[in-house]
Amino acid sequence: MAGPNLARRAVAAAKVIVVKVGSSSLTTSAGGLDRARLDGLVDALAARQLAGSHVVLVSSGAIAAGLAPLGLRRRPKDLATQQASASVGQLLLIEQYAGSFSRFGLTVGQVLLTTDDVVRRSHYRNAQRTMSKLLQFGVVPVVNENDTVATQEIRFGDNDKLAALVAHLVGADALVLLSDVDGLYTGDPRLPGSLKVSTVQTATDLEGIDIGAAGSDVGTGGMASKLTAATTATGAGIPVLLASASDAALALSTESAGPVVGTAFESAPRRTNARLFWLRHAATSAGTISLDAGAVAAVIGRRKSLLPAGITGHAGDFEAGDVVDLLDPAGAIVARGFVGHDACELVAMIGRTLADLPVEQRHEVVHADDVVAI
Ligand SMILES: Nc1ncnc2c1ncn2[C@@H]1O[C@H](COP(=O)(O)OP(=O)(O)O)[C@@H](O)[C@H]1O
Ligand SMILES: N[C@@H](CCC(=O)OP(=O)(O)O)C(=O)O
Repeated sequence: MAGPNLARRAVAAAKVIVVKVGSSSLTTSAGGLDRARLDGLVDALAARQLAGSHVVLVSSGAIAAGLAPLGLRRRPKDLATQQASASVGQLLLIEQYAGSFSRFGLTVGQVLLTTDDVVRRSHYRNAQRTMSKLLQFGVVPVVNENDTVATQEIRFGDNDKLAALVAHLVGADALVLLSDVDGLYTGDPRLPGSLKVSTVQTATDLEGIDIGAAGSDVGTGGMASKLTAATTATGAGIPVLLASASDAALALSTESAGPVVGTAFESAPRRTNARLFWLRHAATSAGTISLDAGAVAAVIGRRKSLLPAGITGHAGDFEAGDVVDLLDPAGAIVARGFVGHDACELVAMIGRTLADLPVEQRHEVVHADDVVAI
């Protein structure tokens, strides 16, 4: 078959497949968990798992599922109430998934992630190892953001982006985004003139598409976050299918010659280094370090480590191991990296050569392996 169907064939053939489902597809109009819809989704996920693929589920719905038990009528605006709701709702959600998958003899594992957990080198390896172990055991990981502890600054905020990053973390062959809409439309799907887009091959196919219409009351991201997630995943070599949760069985079918559903996004061939991928897309920085022109050329152009001699200043109260933005002489962000020194230590190091420094400080400010150009 020709080009446009490559992504759909990749989804059908994927050995490891990440599936994201949004809050709107799991809740009733009254706001509680919709057990029948959740069971319908699990039917499709379990069928795919039992057909020999490893399924990783990224499920939203914790905040929405906690609303009714807390007597809340609508999704709260403030973070603390959202977190309280997520604390109650995540338990109900995972309990429901565990029961539903057990109908097929399948076990689920709960994985709650924050950006920090996966961006720091040691934590990242740990998250990757845990996921791979769960897959080896034949467990279906059910992933969500760790809403109760994530602060406003470090929140992913929407699970579409989290799903794209998890797809990369587990080395997925495909990502399926399930929503309350059956694909990408040229404009607000509720308007009669909007047409469904079957395949997106390159970014130019997205030109002129209107994604301004608000999404559901219980979800957060809307179509903009789905497109960002799709572009992030495809840019890293992972094809994406955006489809309606009610079409989950067709979207997850291993039969590529079946009915065509959703919008397929073709992927680029490139796969980036996983940890640096997280660094670029998920990390929020704890501070900035300003570079002189020579250091910019060395770090960005020649992929060298950043040494104290090339630094002209810094801002923020960061510690060794934190993520910092690297600025060029004009103040523009040119790279992001893991810093090797605390901010208070850097003060006395600025502009000096390594040989001038006490022995314990004679190492890079940002190692070449720990930096990604923006
Ligand atoms: N061009 C578009 N094509 C499809 N849906 C769109 C578009 N623009 C806005 N939307 C809205 O985005 C919504 C999906 O986002 P959201 O409600 O956040 O879903 P979820 O809860 O599944 O994450 C759709 O219900 C639709 O109303
Ligand atoms: N972690 C939040 C996810 C919020 C979110 O991204 O919602 P959605 O736009 O429905 O995917 C929760 O479980 O409620």
